[in-house]
Amino acid sequence: MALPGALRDLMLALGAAVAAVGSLLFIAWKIYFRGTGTGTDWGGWWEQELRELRDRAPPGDALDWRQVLVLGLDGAGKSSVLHYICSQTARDHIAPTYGFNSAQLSVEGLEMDLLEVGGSQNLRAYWPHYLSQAHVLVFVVDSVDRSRLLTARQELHTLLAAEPQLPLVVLANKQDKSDALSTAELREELALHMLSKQRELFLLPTSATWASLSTATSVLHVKNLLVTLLSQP
Ligand SMILES: Nc1nc2c(ncn2[C@@H]2O[C@H](COP(=O)(O)OP(=O)(O)OP(=O)(O)O)[C@@H](O)[C@H]2O)c(=O)[nH]1
Ligand SMILES: [Mg+2]
Repeated sequence: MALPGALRDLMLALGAAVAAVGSLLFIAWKIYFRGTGTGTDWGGWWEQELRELRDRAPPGDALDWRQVLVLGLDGAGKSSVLHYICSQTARDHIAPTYGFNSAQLSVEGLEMDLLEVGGSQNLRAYWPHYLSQAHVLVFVVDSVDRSRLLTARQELHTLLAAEPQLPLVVLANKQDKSDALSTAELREELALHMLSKQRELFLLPTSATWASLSTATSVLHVKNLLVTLLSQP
């Protein structure tokens, strides 16, 4: 039986009011819990997952398991590099990483866990937590982003100071862009000559795009380098 017009309007208005109050309560709840976080108390949902990931035991035979930590400022191309190393399928859009991004690779009996922690400023505070588990650090730099090279350099040197032995692979990414700095220029800008001669250091020009997969700057060279590096006894 159809409801009389006035009653139906009242029901609709009541439904809308309940939905609006629900939304407001949800927003208030989110703001409250965000407000209680100190930035290092692992309070958010992804922080909890990050902590579990950090504390996770190596899968299978720990001897063959290697972790590659992928860091760099937001927008440098970390997720893109990971995507093309692991999948080699065309991808139009890659969203910023609001937490972490993890991928597994199994090559020639070597189990590699590639872990990206997002590069936005609030996430950089978590970077150092992952250094001690890592077997190699891949630091991705946007070769076009001149205005933030100093920040990238400072972040990189802060990380390295904590881990003097950790092998380092710096990717001079976005080499497909016409105004990209060369690897020689980036070596200077990032003060890589200041690093200890004891550290294993590689600086590779890369383009993390579908079109570049078969070029000299393909990220597949990074994959080969990682396999070689991590296969060392
Ligand atoms: N032209 C070009 N664009 C790239 C390259 N690498 C990444 N991009 C683009 O740059 C943007 C940022 O790439 P992401 O891979 O999301 O960067 P990210 O370092 O993971 O950034 P966060 O997750 O925010 O820390 C995306 O639009 C990518 O498509 C590259 O080598 N060349
Ligand atoms: Mg990312």
